[in-house]
Formats: sequence, C-alpha cells, structure tokens
Amino acid sequence: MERLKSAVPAELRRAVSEGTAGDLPCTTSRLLAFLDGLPLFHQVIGELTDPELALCRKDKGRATELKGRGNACFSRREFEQALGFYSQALRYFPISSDGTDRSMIATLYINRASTMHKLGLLEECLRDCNRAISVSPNYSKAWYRRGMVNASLKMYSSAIHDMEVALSMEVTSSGKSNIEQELKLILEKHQNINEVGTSSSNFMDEEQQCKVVLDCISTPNKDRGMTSPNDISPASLIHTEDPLTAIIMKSCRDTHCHYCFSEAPADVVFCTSCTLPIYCSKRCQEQAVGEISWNQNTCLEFNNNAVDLAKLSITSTRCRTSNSKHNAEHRHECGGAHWAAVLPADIVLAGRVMAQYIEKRLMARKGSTISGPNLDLVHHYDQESPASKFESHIYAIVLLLCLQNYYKSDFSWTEDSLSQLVLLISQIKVNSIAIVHMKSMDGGKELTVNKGFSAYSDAVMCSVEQVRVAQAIYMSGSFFNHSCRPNVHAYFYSRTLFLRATEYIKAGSPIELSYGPQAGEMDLPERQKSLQENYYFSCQCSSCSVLNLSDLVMNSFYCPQSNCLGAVSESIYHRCKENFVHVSLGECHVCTLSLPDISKFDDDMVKVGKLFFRKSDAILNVDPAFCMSCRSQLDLSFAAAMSDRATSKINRLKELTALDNVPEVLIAEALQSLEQIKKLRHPYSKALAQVEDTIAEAFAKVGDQEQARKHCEASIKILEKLYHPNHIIIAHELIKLVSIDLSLGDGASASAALARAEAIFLLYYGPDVKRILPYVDVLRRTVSERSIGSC
Ligand SMILES: C[S@@+](CC[C@H](N)C(=O)[O-])C[C@H]1O[C@@H](n2cnc3c(N)ncnc32)[C@H](O)[C@@H]1O
Repeated sequence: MERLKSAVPAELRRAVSEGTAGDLPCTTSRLLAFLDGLPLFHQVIGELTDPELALCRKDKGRATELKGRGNACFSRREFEQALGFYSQALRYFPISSDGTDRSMIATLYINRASTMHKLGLLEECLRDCNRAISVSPNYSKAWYRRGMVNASLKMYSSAIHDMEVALSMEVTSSGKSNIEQELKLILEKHQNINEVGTSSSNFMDEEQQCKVVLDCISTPNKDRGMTSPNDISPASLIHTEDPLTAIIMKSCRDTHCHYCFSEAPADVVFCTSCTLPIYCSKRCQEQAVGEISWNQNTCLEFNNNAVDLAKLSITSTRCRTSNSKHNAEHRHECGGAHWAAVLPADIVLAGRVMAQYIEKRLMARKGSTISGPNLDLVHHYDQESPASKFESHIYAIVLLLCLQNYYKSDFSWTEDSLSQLVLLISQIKVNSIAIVHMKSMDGGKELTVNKGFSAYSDAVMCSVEQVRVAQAIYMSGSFFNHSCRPNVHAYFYSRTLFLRATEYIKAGSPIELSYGPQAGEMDLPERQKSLQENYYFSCQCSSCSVLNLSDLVMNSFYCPQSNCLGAVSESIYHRCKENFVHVSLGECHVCTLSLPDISKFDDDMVKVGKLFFRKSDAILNVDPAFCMSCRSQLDLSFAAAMSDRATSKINRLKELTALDNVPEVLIAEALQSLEQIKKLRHPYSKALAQVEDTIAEAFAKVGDQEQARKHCEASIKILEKLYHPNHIIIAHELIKLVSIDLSLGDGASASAALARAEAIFLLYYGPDVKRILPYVDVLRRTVSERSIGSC
C-alpha cells in the first residue's frame, strides 16, 4: 500500500489531501483515473483478491505434514503440542465439494479428539467425535472414541451404544477384541453406577428487558444526543444492541472466536474456504459465513442428529446463500482472497457494511448500481488530517475493487459510490466502538482467581484483565455522546452491547458514556487531546468545565515544603476576575474551567489549590513548577527525571510479577523507589497509586499478605481521591483486597470489602455481574465459608 501511495504525483496527492467533503466526487474520480492507469495498482488488487496468491489459502500438503507432526508428538505423549498440530492441520486441509477427502478429515478430528481425551477436555473431545462421525459414519474409530469419552462422562448407555456400533464396523480381529474389552468394562461400570447427565456448561441467558424509554434529541453543541423522558434509577439496564457489523482485533485472531469474540475452545472449528477465521462452534461459523450450501451428491447416510454437523464439513468452495436471515460478515471476504486479513480494521468494517448493503439491494432486486449505504452517522471528514484523507481515498478505491471482484456482474458502481465509501470510512472512525471482554468471562474462574506463588503459600490474588477483542458499529449506540464523568457504563457479552445507568439520571438529562478518556484515568490536557484527535471535539462535560481535585493532583508533583499538600503541575493555571481558570500546557491553551461552588468543595481541594480559593486573589497565575497552595518552586525537570527512573524499576517488578517470578531483592528495591516517588509525586497522584498496587501484587505473590494488604489499602486510598467513591476501578481494587484478607484469614475484613465491591459492581453490571465477573460469586462463597468456619 505504501508503494501505491508514493506513486501518486504530488499535485494529485495535494488535491486529494486538502479537499473537503464537497470535493469528494472530483478527488475520488481523479485518483481512480490515475490508479486505473497504473500497473502497480492492478498488481496490488490482484494480490489481494486472487485465491492462488492468498496467504490464507488451504494447502493439502501442509495439512498432511502438520498431521504427521501431530502424530509424532502424540506418540511421545506431548499432547499439548499434538493438539496444536492437529488443529493446524484441520485449518489447512481443503474441503472438496465431492467429499473425496472425508476419511482424512474424519481421521484428523479423531486424532484431535483422542488428544483432548488425554488432556481431560471431555466435552471438546465429544464434539470432535460427533464431527468425525458426521463426516464418515462408517469410521469405527470415531464410534469407539465417542464410546470412550461418553464413558468418561459417565454417559454409559450412550457409551455402550457407541461401542456396539464400533464393534459392528471394525474389520480387524485385534481391533474387535480391543473394543470388546472396553465394552465389557463399561457394562460393568454401568451396572454399578447411576448414570448422570452431561455437565452442560451452557449459560442460560437471562431474559433482559430494557424498560427505559430513550429519546434521541438535538443538543446545542453536540449534535444529537440521548436522553429519557423518565427518571432512571441507578443500575437500570437502559439499552442492549447487536452490532451492524464487527471485526476481530488482529491480536485476537488466533485465540478468539471471530464471531462471538469469546476465547476459542480447544476443539475450534475453521472456515471451510480459507485459513483465516476460527470459530468456537458451528453456530458461530454459520453466523459468520451464512448457512453453508453443500452438494446433495455428497450426502452421506447417517443418523438424524449428525446431519447438521455434516453440513459443516462438506461444502462447496463458495459459501453463498440468498436467504440467510442474518448478516454473514465473512462470506464475501472468503474463498481464498486475503484482503480482509491485510487491510486495517476500519476499512474491513467499511467493506462489511458495504457488502451488507449490496446484498440487501440484490435481494430486494433494486438494481445493481450501488451508491453507498449512507448511514445516518456523523463524520468529521473536513477536520481530518491531510494524510488521513489521502489514505481513505486509496483504501476506498482498493476496497471497492475487492468487493467488485467478489460480486462481479451483480454489482456495478458509480463515482458517487466512491465518495460515499470515503465518508463511510470517516463515519466509522468516530462511531465504531471497541468491544472489550473481561478475561475471566472467557477463561472461567481459574484465569481470574490466580493462584499465587505455590512455593510460598496458597495465596490468591484476584485481578481482572480487560481484553479489547473487536471493533464494531452499533447504530443506536452511536447516538450516545461522551462525558469524562459518564452516567452510563458500557459492557459486552459476546458481541452484544449493554448500557447500564451507574447513577440516578433525572428525566431530560443527557445520558452519556465514556469514549475512553475519563476523569481519574487521564488528566485534563490528556483527555482534551485524545478527544480532539480521535473525535474532533473539545469536551465541556462536568469534569472538563469545573476545577476538580483529580485533575489538579493526578500528574502533579509534591510541594517541596514539608506539610504543604499543594500540588505542583506542568500546566499554567490562570484565574481571572470572573472566577474562571484558564489552563494552558506549554504554549497551548487547553481549556477554561469555572471554580467549583465554594460551599461544596472539600478540604483536600482547598489544601491543594489554596491560592485559587482566596477571595482577595481575584487575578492570579500559578505557573508550572510553582505550588498551587504556597507558591514554593520546584525543579520540575529534575523531579520528573528522578520520578521516571524510580518508576522504571517498579515497572520491571510488575513485569516479573506477571510472569510469577518475583525476586525478593527486586521488592526491596521497589520499596526504596516507592520512598523516592513519595518525596517527588503528590500523595494523591496516579503514579503513586500504581506503584502501591504493583508492590501489593508482588507481596501477595511471595506470600507476605500483611505487606500486600498495607500497600493495597494505600492504593485504594489514592484512587478514592482520583475517582468518585463508586467508581468501578475502586471495586476491582477492593476485590484484590478481599483475596488478600482471605489469605490472612481475616473473614470480617474480607466480607466488608466484598460487600462494598459488590455494591459498586451492581451499579455497573446489575445481575449480569454473574456472567461478566464469575469470580465474584466464587469469592462470595469462599468468604461465607470462612465466616461460617470462624463462627
Ligand atoms: C458517536 S458520535 C455521538 C453522536 C453524535 N452527537 C451524533 O449527532 O450522531 C460522536 C460525535 O459526537 C460528538 N460528541 C460526542 N460527545 C461530545 C461532547 N461531549 N461534546 C461535544 N461533541 C460531542 C462529536 O462530534 C463526536 O465526534
């Protein structure tokens, strides 16, 4: 793509880069005319769309080699590695429409099933056996393996049935005698033990009904925004929505399902036509590629419940259906071409929106000339940088030709389509939402309630990791504006967006979420910069219009005068007569804040910024490096350098703690660094909270729970200054404290901290806390067991 960009002559590049949205018909057609005459451009399109050149094409030779490597690992009892090789072999194995390779596919499923059986992955093993039987119903080994796993699952009737079928199909005498022996053992067990059902891990979806009425209204300075004609109580679910379309993050491609974005299980299934996506189940696979059409001639004879599974494995190379009810996102990108793997996520999202639009029109027989989807979403094309405008042009042209390559004569476009596509890319930039999953949600309780260093104790330290798994467009979700102090919380289950009120919202008030920058998380200049760069607006939410403690202290330094709690900042604060405070950073004016209601601000705020609140000082400048309370001066660059040096040692400790390798000498060093940072950074600074938290985790890992508790509590105290008391970040930190208290056998403190954390989680997740943060339930059970135990 870079070569393509540099081939564009300077004059044309300038016209494209400096044009406005109104110029798009002209700039897109000029660029298209130039590229069309450029052999390099046709070469690029060819490389992106030709299945023979695709990086993600199927490859029988490679699949066979991977199978061999899997077999070698299996015979050496290296089951984890064998599992990986068999999965890769399934990924690369081409599936022919005439079903000639059925036995190889069935063998691969059974080899993987046997490996998973060895690893104790019973449900996964059972699913692969079903797949193998549906592909090759006369395959004795598949029935045998299913019989064995059913026996492990204590499903003895099914196990006996499977073994009997295996026996009837087995041709070798040694094979027969092996099956007979196993069958005998299963029959004995069946007589002795009552049969139990499978341990279904399926979560029954709670019926979630949003009863809140929402209105999209026009606002004075934010375009449209959301509100409600009724009061909304805290913790109410106000909105749920599935995305128009979504795309997995590159970093999650090999670990998460490309449809529901959950962490993929061991028996992952693959796209039938290319090697790119992976799915956690047949259901997700079908949602992503549409119902797979298959050649009736390849129909095999098998029992009813195998029919669905067979559809999965036997397919024509083109997985196209015209009557799919849902939007099959991956379908048009499939068939061996790999543009979807190479182009940036925003561009692939635009391609998916376009494809959806094209297919709807084709189905409605509205003619094949397509302009564009023209979504009712804002864009800021005119404010984008010249480089971004130029890039959007190039990508729009490339994308349109990739789509043309798939739809062929079904789809013709005009120059208007290109302008629409450039605007669509612009809309996606400011309206797409990152789908974030909690690691615990995908990986189960074990991943979240991490066992500490077993060499030291059975210490447990709970921590949650947020994983950004995908990027998506939610049509109604896009109408919610941003606030750095939001009153709703957004979270995701699978690909569904949930919005819940975290506080009481009065009828008619704006309902706003956070686009990322939040008060307490970033300071004022950082938030303003991020929102301006990514969303093209200057924020004037409550946190960005009134002077507040969090912004004053979060990145500040400590006043050199002992006993003074004033903050020393890198910004200039200029208070004018009208009680406004102008904030600048370097040469740049950041924003203007009003003084808070003097009767309401707390003691800390006065101590930090005493000068601002002195009535007599109507006009005043607090310069960088001067204390906001007593005007003492600090050598800011020296303090920053010292603080950075100390922080880098703490970061090293953090890395090693994550790797479960905590040398005690590093903790001692970290404690020295903490003392240095305490002398430099303001006592309520974010850096200090992070240092306390890192040291708490390290102590918990080495089993010194007393020290872990001390530092965890110190971290919470600072967070309470930076965020409001019901902020979710405090709940996550409290959960760490609960696990430390439990390790110390202090059930009463654990119970109090857990109650506080649960009250906060309830505001953010309501009853969904059970499925989003399953470890909270685990902790609750442990806390109540300990409380009963100590009675
Ligand atoms: C996802 S859209 C939100 C809905 C949008 N207001 C509309 O009319 O469709 C994001 C855009 O809304 C505007 N916006 C969102 N929050 C804002 C805020 N706090 N202040 C000013 N503009 C805001 C900005 O133009 C931003 O790029």
